[in-house]
Amino acid sequence: MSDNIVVGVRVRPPIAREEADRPAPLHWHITGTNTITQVDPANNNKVVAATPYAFDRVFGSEYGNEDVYAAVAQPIVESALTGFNGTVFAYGQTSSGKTYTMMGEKKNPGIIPLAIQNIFHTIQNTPDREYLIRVSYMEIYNENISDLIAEREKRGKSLSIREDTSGSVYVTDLKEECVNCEENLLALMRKGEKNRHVGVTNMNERSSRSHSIFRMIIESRERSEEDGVEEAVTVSHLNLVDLAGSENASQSGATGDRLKEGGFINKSLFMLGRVISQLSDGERHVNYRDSKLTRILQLSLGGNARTAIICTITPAAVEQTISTLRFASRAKSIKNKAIVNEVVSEAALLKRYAKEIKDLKRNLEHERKCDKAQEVEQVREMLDEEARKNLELLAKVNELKTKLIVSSLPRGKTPVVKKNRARRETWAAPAIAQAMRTSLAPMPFASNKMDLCFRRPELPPWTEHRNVSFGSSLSTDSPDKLSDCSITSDDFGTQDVSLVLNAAEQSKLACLETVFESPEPSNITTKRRRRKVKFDITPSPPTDTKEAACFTTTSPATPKREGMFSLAGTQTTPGTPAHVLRSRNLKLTEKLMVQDEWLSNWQEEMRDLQEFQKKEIRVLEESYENKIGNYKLLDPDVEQKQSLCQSLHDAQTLLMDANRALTERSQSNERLNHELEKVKEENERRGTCEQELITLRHQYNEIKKKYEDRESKLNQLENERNDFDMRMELKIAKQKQKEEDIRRSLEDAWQEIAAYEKSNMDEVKRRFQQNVELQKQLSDLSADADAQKKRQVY
Ligand SMILES: Nc1ncnc2c1ncn2[C@@H]1O[C@H](COP(=O)(O)OP(=O)(O)OP(=O)(O)O)[C@@H](O)[C@H]1O
Repeated sequence: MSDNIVVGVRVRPPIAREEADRPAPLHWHITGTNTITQVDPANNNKVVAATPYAFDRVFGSEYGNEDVYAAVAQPIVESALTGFNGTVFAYGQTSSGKTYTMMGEKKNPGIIPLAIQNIFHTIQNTPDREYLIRVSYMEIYNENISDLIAEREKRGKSLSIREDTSGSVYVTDLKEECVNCEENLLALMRKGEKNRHVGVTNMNERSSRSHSIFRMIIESRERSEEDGVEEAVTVSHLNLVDLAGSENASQSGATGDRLKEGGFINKSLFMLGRVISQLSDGERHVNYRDSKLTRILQLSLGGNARTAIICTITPAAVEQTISTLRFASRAKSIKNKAIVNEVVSEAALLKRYAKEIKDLKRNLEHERKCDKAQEVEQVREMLDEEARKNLELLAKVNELKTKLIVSSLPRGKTPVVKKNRARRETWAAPAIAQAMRTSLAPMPFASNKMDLCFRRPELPPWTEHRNVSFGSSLSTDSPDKLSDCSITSDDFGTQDVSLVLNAAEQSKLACLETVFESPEPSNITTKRRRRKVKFDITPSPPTDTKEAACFTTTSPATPKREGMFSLAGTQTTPGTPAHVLRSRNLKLTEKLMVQDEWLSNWQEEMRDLQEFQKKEIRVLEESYENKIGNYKLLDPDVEQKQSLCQSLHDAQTLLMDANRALTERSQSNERLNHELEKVKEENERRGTCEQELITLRHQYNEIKKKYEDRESKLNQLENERNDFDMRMELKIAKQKQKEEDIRRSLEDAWQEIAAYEKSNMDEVKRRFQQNVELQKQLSDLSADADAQKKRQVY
């Protein structure tokens, strides 16, 4: 997302200088909170231009620094705390109030101290993050960058601008000091402010002669509870810039150094204006490199920063204010693309994923708890209950399946059955046939053979009627006996089915036994009882010959009569008539057939039962699916939740993978770190050597410089001496000339005197010398007399 540069215009009240003689005429009129119009004070404040200038905010003289800060700078300062680069700068003509706005006064702090306050207050109220704040303060004076908070000896040094591989511009050797409290930061600000170049001009008693950039570098990261876990670090630069004011030499009255400074100021502001125009016109090439100011502010203008410009104007000025407002209008259309500057380590990334997963879980939990939660919970409980029942049923069904298979195998597959079938023919020994005939005669199943067998139960639907009586139709005539043959679903469900079936068989056979043991008057029965008819009943028919032996009569003398069972003492005697034997045989064969039929019915019944159970399972599964469908209808978010669960699961898998990768990475990092350490040590050694070399070079250069200085001084002295010699020679020559001239004129004078006295010249010369000597003696005597007088006075 791109942000327009925020532009605010601040009109300061007229100051004493402007109102020295008379109230200053005011040429600007503010309408509303964001427009300003030029008016003509000489013409009853008539609006000069039809269209007013519109900005994000226009502050009249009644607004204080805090208002300007809150409306324009605060959002930028606060977003710097969240990782966005930010720049606030004050632009305007000299004496329009830029420094007043940025620095303020003791009782009315400006944007920089307010930002410092704001930053520490926010840090105080953000306990879950930790911050590191560094500060630098530089000025651009006459196109030279210097450090305002560096030590005294380094302060005058001109710093250069460099660009790193990512395209970020930085100033080399600029001191960045870490600060941990508001007071320290304010102290640094004051220190820098003191070192700024200021000067007196006609327009301002304390005119800033340089552009100053107060920069705070804010690093922050979430406070981690786990030791050693690195969080993502956000790094942002907050630039608070107080520009020097454009000035008109004729107005400022600048001369000498002030004039030179003014030239640099105007030139760099012109470059800034050009960059702003190029950016607002969307030009491809922007001349950032033409001045140090635009180069340093490159990111803040059309780059990765949130920027605000506060244009300060004086209500009394016209031309300069129009120029400022034009600059402001152009700046308003510039768009920046600010992004959070974050340095994310893999560990931090992982932690972030984990947090996202945690949030997802929490959301899911929250959704569960919201309005539909109760309904959903009910359905879920129903489903759980249903699922539990289904599981129970499935377990039972499986159990039954196994049992059924186990219990049906010997009957259907083992040769024993065949054996039995074979035996059936031998089973109806004449005695038993007789016994059966006589003992079974009064019983109903003697006339209705089917009653003896297990009929396929008329099973009611499984779920509706759980009680199943397999033997209910065994016989209506002997209810007490037959009731023993009944099995219920409880039996079915809780007991081993083979036992159930065996119980059924036992019951049936017990019926038979009862029948056989019926106290009906019968000789055979009596005989049979005497001979102790023995039913060897096993849970299932024997599968091997040994077991088959259990079915035999106790008499070892009848090995051929092995069969399903045989009756001791029912052997035919030689006296038994043949037709009786035949009839018994017939009856027993019939019985065997009935048994056989019963067995096959039972097997069929078991198969049906298995089929039925399968169907039942299908019905249950369908109903389970239907319920899930209903549940989905009740909770339309269920799919979303499922997909959330799925993505949660995926994310956890990803997390595990990433953890693995991280471990590998950290291992290789460790190795790399180790190597890096070595390289660092090597570098340090090299660095020390280089440092020594640099120091030596430095010393050499200094010595060389001194030597050169001295040499040049020597040259200079020599030159001077030559000059002096020449001058002396000239003077001596002149003196000689003078002396010659004097001697000649003296000679002339002596000649004239001799001619006048009509004597010779030697006489005149001698008298002249006598005079000179006498004058000398006279001055010596008067000096002695003065000295004597002085002594007498003391
Ligand atoms: N809003 C204001 N309210 C009251 N006085 C103000 C306001 N703005 C500026 N002044 C006064 O105007 C004078 C000039 O202000 P200041 O030095 O801040 O201007 P400047 O734009 O920084 O000038 P220069 O570019 O020359 O440094 C100062 O005396 C200051 O106190």
